[in-house]
Amino acid sequence: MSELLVADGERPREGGVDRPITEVAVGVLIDDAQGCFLLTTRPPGKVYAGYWEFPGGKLEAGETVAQALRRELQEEIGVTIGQAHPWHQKLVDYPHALVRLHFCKVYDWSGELQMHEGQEFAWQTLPVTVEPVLPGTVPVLEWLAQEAGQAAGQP
Ligand SMILES: Nc1nc2c([nH]c(=O)n2[C@@H]2O[C@H](COP(=O)(O)OP(=O)(O)OP(=O)(O)O)[C@@H](O)[C@H]2O)c(=O)[nH]1
Repeated sequence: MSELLVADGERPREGGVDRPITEVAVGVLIDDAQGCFLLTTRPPGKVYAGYWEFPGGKLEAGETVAQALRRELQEEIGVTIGQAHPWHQKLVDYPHALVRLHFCKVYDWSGELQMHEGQEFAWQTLPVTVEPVLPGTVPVLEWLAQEAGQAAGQP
């Protein structure tokens, strides 16, 4: 099990101690040929607007993670994904919500990137050159770094 990440812990929590968990599907789009991955900014008007994250969004009633991810990426960045490979999960306690992030790796998609919500996008390698990065996104960069280290034969 992954441990809880408390984001901006000095700020009050909306909804008190018993707030429900919001399930979120998140896509790590990986271009293996170029050795890079896609980050996007949170759109204007949303919480943490302008922070860099991986594209995705909340599950709607009855949806699986893969279904939600497919819908969200069509809506937000205009691409149709192939298989979503479940990777890590992370529970994040934000001031605005308690979310469980379901990160999936995605290697296949069709269509050109179109930022439908006024986001910015950047294909990145490690270490990333964009900031600020959303708190719930930081662990993902660490997992990617660990995997890259393992692939390079480091302990
Ligand atoms: N999409 C996405 N959300 C993330 C990431 N990391 C992370 O902590 N989150 C959090 O997960 C939640 C996702 O909500 P969202 O606002 O993007 O989802 P949505 O598009 O369905 O929202 P909406 O209800 O405004 O349409 C937010 O609380 C966001 O802060 C990430 O890498 N990608």
